[in-house]
Amino acid sequence: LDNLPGPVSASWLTGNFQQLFDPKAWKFHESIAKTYGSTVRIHGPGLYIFDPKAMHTVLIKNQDAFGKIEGLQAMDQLIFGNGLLGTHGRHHRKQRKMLSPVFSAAHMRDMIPTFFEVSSKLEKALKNRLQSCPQIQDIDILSWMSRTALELIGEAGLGYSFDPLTNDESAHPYSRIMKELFPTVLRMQFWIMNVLPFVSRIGSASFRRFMLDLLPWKDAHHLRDMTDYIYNIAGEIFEAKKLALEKGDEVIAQQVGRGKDLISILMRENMKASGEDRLDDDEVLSQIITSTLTFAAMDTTSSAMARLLHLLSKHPEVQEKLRLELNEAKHQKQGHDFSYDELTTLPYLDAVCRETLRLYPPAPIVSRIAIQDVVIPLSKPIAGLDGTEMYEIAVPSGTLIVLSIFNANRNLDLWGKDADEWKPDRWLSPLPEALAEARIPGIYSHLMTFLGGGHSCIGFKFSQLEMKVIISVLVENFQFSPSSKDSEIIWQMTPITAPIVGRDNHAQLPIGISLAIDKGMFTTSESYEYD
Ligand code: HEM
Repeated sequence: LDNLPGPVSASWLTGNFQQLFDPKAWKFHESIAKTYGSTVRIHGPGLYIFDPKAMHTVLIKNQDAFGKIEGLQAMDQLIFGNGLLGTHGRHHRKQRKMLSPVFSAAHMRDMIPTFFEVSSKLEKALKNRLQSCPQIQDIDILSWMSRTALELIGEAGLGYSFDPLTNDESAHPYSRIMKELFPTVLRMQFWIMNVLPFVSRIGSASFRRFMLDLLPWKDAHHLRDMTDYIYNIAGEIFEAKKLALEKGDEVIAQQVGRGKDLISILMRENMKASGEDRLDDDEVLSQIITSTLTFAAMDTTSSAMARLLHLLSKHPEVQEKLRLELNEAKHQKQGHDFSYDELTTLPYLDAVCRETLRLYPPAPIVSRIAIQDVVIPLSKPIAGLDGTEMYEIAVPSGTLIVLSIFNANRNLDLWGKDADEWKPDRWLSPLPEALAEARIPGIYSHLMTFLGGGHSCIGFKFSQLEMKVIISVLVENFQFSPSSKDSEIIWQMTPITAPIVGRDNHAQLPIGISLAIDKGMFTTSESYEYD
């Protein structure tokens, strides 16, 4: 590890960590990739990789030798109730085994009416908003995407409605909590990473809670109150579902999601499962509802959808081409909603989504920690600091491995010279051969966006369907243009990328929006009936 090239240490205490995890760290990440290649030593001690072979070893081949950072695991326990995101080994495999079939394409098909119902609420709310002032208005599209993503995972995932998506800006308290949770966690990051793993082992949970109540720490109390609220809602959803399941299919069918939501499917399957495979109530309640179905699902997809709309606002030619594809397909459908197969096979919509998820992955980096000594092989040898050629790296237990999703997806050697450019059309022609040969260990489209291996994103089909439904409805009905504040928008490199405007730290994305110009039969601004 010591013989590997990398940037000089920026601080004797924190090494390169602050440069790596800074919200404005894009340039630093780009520069270490361009200067040192796909495997870089970072001071801390740590290893920064986007070499496909090395990534494969960490995520798939040798994954038992790698865990997530202890502090993050402790945070998962605290916030997510030790959800799927935080579990490992047998416990994790058991949950994954039960949950994976729930995300099958067959179940996604059943969900499409719910997806269109939610997007139609969004469409109405935006049209009502434009009614008072039909010319281009600046709208915080991130806030609308977050509300929509929450409502979608609520209705389709939990069979529960969080937000009626009316024009009323005062979102459901849950949406507000989701907005505040991560900034609060970020403010407490140092303590969560370094102190929480030890504190979480002291005494009983009620003792720790008692101590926390006594502590004069505003952020910690805020976090406590937010997690309490989330648990209460999760409990409410769980009890209502359990009761309905006991009463039978007719009662379930009358609920939000009509019993086709993920949690109803999971609970039904769980009732049938044999003893050792069965999840207990606590696992379904805290792990699935809180972590799997809201935290992992909401900010990731809303960030991706907001990014896509931002890009469309700045690339009118792409926006127009996409609208044309959608209008023509809709014309053939006589204005009816697309089916799952129709929507997923629209080539340009697919290209636009893929290209956005390639160049701007919502989670730009993820981390793992070596829990035993391991040897990581490299795709091609690197010249060590002492001049020797290195084909593999011996990594001691305790080393932090930063997996750069962001750099893997824009690797010039694999994607070609224009890898740094947003070009949806690249997906309409055969992809570079080097890419197929590289055997990227990601689960999606030669990309690392949804990761690979045992902890890869379980919701990746759900999120793509969600993106395609929402984007298709929005682009058909509205036109997007850069806001007057566009030059001040900064996408931050936070764990899930989020935009801010200038020095205002509050996540937001102003975009100009107006009704789509009526070019086809079914994008009818005049005939639309406002509420
Ligand atoms: C564009 C949207 C999304 C992106 C980019 C994304 C990305 C990721 C990534 C990178 C991971 C791995 C994290 C790690 O291990 O460090 C992950 C895990 C996960 N994602 Fe997603 N995700 C998205 C949407 C969703 C949705 C919609 C759901 C649920 C409906 C979901 C559920 C999960 C779960 C449960 C895990 C943990 C899996 C495990 O540890 O076994 N994600 N996601």
